[in-house]
Amino acid sequence: MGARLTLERVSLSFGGVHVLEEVGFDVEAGSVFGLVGPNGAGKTSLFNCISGHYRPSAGSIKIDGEEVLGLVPAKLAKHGLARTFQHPALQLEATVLENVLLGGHTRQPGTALAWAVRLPKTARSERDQRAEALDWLDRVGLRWAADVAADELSHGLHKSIELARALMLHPGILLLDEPAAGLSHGEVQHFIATVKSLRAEGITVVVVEHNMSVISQVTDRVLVLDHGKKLMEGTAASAQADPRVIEAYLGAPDAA
Ligand SMILES: Nc1ncnc2c1ncn2[C@@H]1O[C@H](COP(=O)(O)OP(=O)(O)OP(=O)(O)O)[C@@H](O)[C@H]1O
Repeated sequence: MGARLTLERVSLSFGGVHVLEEVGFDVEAGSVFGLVGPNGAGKTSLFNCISGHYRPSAGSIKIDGEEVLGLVPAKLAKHGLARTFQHPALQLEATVLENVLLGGHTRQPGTALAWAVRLPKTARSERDQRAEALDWLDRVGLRWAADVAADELSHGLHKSIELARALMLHPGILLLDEPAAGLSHGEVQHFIATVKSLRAEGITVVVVEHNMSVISQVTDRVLVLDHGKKLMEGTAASAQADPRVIEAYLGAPDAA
C-alpha cells in the first residue's frame, strides 16, 4: 500500500547558491504527483533530497508522518521509498533480467551461508524472485528483452529496466525522474498504462517529467518549480492554464 509523502519548507544550497527555497507539498497515499518546471528549476535536486542523496539545509520530509530527513538511501528503502534516475546506473553487460533481480537483493531471506550452499529455501526464493522479476518486466513492456544485454537497449528503455528494478523493492512511494524521455510513442503509451496500473494498486508515485501530455494523463496534482521555488500547485490542467506557468515554462522549448 502507498505511503503519504509530506515536505515542509525544504531548502538546499551549494556554496551559497540557493537551489531550493522553502519548497513544500503533500502527496496523498496512492496518488500520482507531478513535479514540473524549466531546466535547472531544481526538480532532480528535490528528488535527491527526498531519496537521501542530498541533505537539505533546512526543512522537513515525512513518510506517513515520520521524519525521514537525513536518512541515507538504504534506510529510506526500508521506509518503502524507491526511485529511478534521469541517467540510470545499470550493469550494462548483464542481461535485463539480471539487472532487475538486483532490485530484489535486499528482500532475499536467509544468511549468506544459506545462499552459498543453496539451501532449498533460498533456491525456492531465487525461483520466486526470478518469476517476480519477469512479471515486472512484463508490466513495463520489457518481457521480450529479459535475456538481452542491457546495453543493447535504448537509453529510454534503460529507465524502464530501472522501473522494474525499483518495483522489486515493493515500494510504497516511487520517485520517477524523467521516465518518458527517450521513449518512442508506443513505449510512452505503455508507460502511461503502467503508471495508471500502479496507482490502481495504491502505490504513491512522484514523477518529474517534461512531457506535459504524460503529466496530464497520469497525475492527480502537480507542483511547478521555478528557480528553486514553488510557482504554483494544482491539477495539470490548472497548471497549463496558469499564465505564470506559461511564461516561466510552457512557452519555453524544453516543455514538450
Ligand atoms: N551537486 C551540485 N552542486 C552544485 N550545484 C548543483 C548540484 N546539483 C544541482 N545543482 C544545481 O542546482 C540547480 C538545479 O538543478 P536540477 O538538476 O535539480 O534541476 P532540474 O529542474 O532537475 O533540471 P532538468 O530539467 O534540466 O533536469 C542547477 O543550477 C544545478 O546546477
